[in-house]
Amino acid sequence: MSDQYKILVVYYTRSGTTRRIAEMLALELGADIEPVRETEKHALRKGVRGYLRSLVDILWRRPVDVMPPIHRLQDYDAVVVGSPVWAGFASAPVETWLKHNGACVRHIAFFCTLRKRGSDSAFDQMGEASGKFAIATCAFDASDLRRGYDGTLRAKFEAQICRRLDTLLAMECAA
Ligand SMILES: Cc1cc2nc3c(=O)[nH]c(=O)nc-3n(C[C@H](O)[C@H](O)[C@H](O)COP(=O)(O)O)c2cc1C
Repeated sequence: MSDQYKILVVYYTRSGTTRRIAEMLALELGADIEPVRETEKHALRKGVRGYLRSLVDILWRRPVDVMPPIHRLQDYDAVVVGSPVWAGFASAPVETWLKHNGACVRHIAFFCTLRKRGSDSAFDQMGEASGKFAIATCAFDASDLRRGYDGTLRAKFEAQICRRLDTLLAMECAA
């Protein structure tokens, strides 16, 4: 879809939903993809204990350790970052990743997956953590996924990313 742009999709997932959306976006955008990797064992977030730990991490803003990106962020026109919503916030690993790497990203877009509520506050937090305004955002809730509406949402999100990149990169070339 976006052969003229170099795009990287970065995502964190605890239970697979955000990864599924990230993989479809990467395929449709012709983008590279990589997960946010925690340095501690991922299994620590599995099950009920993992759920509670995730909740406490985000509510108490406990520091989490994430590994540096595999891809060179400066090589991309845009990085699309995806997170599950945790208690109305983006997940702790994504918040940390954005704080560490936001400054290296040229243009950024955000998506989140959630059960029902909290996408707006999560996007605000992601913007704050990265220090960047998002060129596009998209929330995929459980009912969108159940009804099979996520394809339509993805198409709108991808079109918005490409439109904004058209404008921004043309302006940057002209400057
Ligand atoms: C700790 C925790 C807190 C959550 N808080 C919310 C919430 O505030 N609002 C919401 O709609 N969904 C919430 N959820 C549900 C997840 O956002 C949703 O299931 C998401 O799609 C999971 O993504 P994943 O499978 O990629 O981990 C929460 C899930 C977890 C684990």
